[in-house]
Amino acid sequence: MSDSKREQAERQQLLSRIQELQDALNNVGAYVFTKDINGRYTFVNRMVCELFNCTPDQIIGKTDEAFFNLAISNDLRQNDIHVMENNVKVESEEVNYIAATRERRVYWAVKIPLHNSTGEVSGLCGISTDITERRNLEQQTHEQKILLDSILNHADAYIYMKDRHFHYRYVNSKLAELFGVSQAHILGKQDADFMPLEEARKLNAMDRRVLRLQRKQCGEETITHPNGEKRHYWSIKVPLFKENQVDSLIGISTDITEIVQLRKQFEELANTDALTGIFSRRHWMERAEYEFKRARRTGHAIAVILFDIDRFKHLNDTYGHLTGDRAIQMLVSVCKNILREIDLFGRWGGDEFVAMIGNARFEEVLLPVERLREAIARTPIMSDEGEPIYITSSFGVVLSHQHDTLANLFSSADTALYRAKCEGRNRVCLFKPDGVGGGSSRADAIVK
Ligand SMILES: Nc1nc2c(ncn2[C@@H]2O[C@H](COP(=O)(O)OP(=O)(O)OP(=O)(O)O)[C@@H](O)[C@H]2O)c(=O)[nH]1
Repeated sequence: MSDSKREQAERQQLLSRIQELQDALNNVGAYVFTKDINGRYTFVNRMVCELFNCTPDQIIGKTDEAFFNLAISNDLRQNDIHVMENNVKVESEEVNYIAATRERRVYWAVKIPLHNSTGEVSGLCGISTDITERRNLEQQTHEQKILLDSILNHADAYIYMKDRHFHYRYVNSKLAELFGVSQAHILGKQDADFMPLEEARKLNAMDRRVLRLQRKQCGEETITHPNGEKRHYWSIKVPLFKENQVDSLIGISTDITEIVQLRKQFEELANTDALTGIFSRRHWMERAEYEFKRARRTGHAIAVILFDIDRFKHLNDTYGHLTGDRAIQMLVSVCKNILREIDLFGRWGGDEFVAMIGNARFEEVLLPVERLREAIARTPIMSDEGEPIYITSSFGVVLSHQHDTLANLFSSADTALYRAKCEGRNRVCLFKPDGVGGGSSRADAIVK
């Protein structure tokens, strides 16, 4: 082969090799370019052409000024100068603004110096990857996290996430404060790491229900804190699913201690009589119904005693209402001393009182009632002038029979009390129905 033919063949081979390399660079998925020492493009791959919307010929020989708005961001040129002046490789993020569209793009740029045959820097080669979308996404995620964190950390509730084994995956700052440690310190740990096992078990009971039933659970939770303080929380716990299985749960617990205490106070107020502190009529009835049903189940008899201060109106009219109040309080205190803890005792209203004695026997029931009557009669109260005053009271007693209802018992006790009043007051009258299981209104045994 002649020299010129060989040269031609070698040239052809070289050209096709360059073409292969160019094809490879066109498909590399990054912006690839070279520049001379003055920043003029000497090579650009297809992605650069597409970015500038130009042919390679329209780009080669021009500097970045033609394509980017360097007045807004000069990252690009500064990196180029740094590479060529210091003969070093630079890897950094660059923010560029496309001149034609004013679009802001972020790149990860790797730039290396190119050298001529004498080893001097003659330009640079750059490979830039567009990371604009990734950065935008990261920015968005970051902003959302800040938003979420500030909501969760400022919410007036304890918010947390636990895995299926009740290890904390997230806690808001309020919960970290409650445990007295940092948020990071709680992650991966369980309730038992911060409180006695028994308390942790109580908290985990609802967690377990969420896992077992695979649905939202709500309810009250009570924890005794290390300082001995008992606090109540209203908790909502929701399962989170992964591949159709509960993977974790999210909990929101609100401190309702003050509400629970108020509720208790209201209940106590509603259940007790303000003047004497004993059961109010409504609460007494609730308890009496329960006791009555229980007595029926067990087959035990109960006694209902209705009693009333004699001529109380006269006492009020003569000595004033405050003295009347003291009489009521004296009667209550005498009764509390004589009745047993288990006997239900309440104020029926005005100067009328009611007691229920469980497990009562006919021959025994009148004895404590008689003791009540006597004790009231011999305990003086003081008038405003310091003068001792004695009061008496009348009692209607009834013993339950198998077929009685609570309403019947009351009506019978009332009848017996009425009879005690009619017979002269200051006495105990026992209601006795005519015949076995009868419901006569005749009270025929009066004891004084
Ligand atoms: N001081 C005082 N008086 C009350 C209270 N509640 C009701 N009363 C009064 O109790 C009196 C009840 O009188 P009555 O039901 O007529 O009966 P009584 O005068 O006791 O006559 P008898 O029951 O027939 O012996 C009324 O004057 C009521 O105003 C209270 O909390 N304090």
